[in-house]
Amino acid sequence: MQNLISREDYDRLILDYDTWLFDCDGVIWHGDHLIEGAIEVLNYLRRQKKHIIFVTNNATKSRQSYKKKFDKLGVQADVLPKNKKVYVIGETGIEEELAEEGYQYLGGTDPEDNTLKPFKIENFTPDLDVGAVVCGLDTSINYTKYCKAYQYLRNNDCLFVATNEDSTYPAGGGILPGGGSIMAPLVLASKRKPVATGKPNTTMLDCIRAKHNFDPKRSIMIGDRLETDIEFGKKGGLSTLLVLTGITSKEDLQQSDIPQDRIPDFVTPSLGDLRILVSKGSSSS
Ligand SMILES: O=C(O)[C@H](O)[C@H](O)COP(=O)(O)O
Ligand SMILES: [Mg+2]
Repeated sequence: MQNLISREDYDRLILDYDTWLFDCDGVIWHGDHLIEGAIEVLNYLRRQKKHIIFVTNNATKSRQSYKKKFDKLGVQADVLPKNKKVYVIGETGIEEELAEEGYQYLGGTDPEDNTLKPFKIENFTPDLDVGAVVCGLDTSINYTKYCKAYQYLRNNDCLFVATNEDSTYPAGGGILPGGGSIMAPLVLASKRKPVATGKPNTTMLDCIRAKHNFDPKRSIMIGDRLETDIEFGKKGGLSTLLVLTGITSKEDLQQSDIPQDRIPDFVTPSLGDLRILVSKGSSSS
């Protein structure tokens, strides 16, 4: 693991990597606040003709909504172009993505399920067409949604899919429970383990590879979390750069029991540190 310190260290990255995969929460932004210098660095990388891909586990927004968020924050980004019903624990992000893929869904933001009234199983008629429960970060999670999802999951033929297993996430003002923590009660109740599609699982990388051509040896994954971003990059044979603006702290890195597949190749306090290249111009330009 190399701490990036000098101008030469950052220059080396520019020379060595053509494809840069960026985690979002904790790397590009915290909630609605951009990490200082992030835009300048992204713009600089674009000027250097680097291929930039955003890889987030946060399913509260669809790719279209992320595009709007990127636009609002002034970050240039392009949306990647893409039969039974799905019961959703999550927000509009999952709903819009399912709709785009042609799936009908229940739950999610439906006001009927966003209630704090006690759940009465005798009043519940399961939809026999539900073939999957998809669970992601849901900031309005409640007992009714858990009860309905659990009823569907009692049928082993009903798929159980999680967008990610992140325990926490950096939410602007502080660290909050993440998608994995929302999913945990369902795992306990159903005694089932979901298929998790987000980082560090290779499903996400397979989807990216289906849309983008890149050489793993000339690619780098930039993230704020060892057990998702860094493990994801290493599994895919990419180089990895950890920033300390999100979940993983300097103290965490000093632990002696970090598994080998989670040790990043490089560490720098913030993505904004790469501004050193912008101000002086890269030796590679
Ligand atoms: O639980 C979640 O959804 C995630 O922890 C979180 O939002 C991750 O976002 P990322 O850091 O992958 O952009
Ligand atoms: Mg993150």
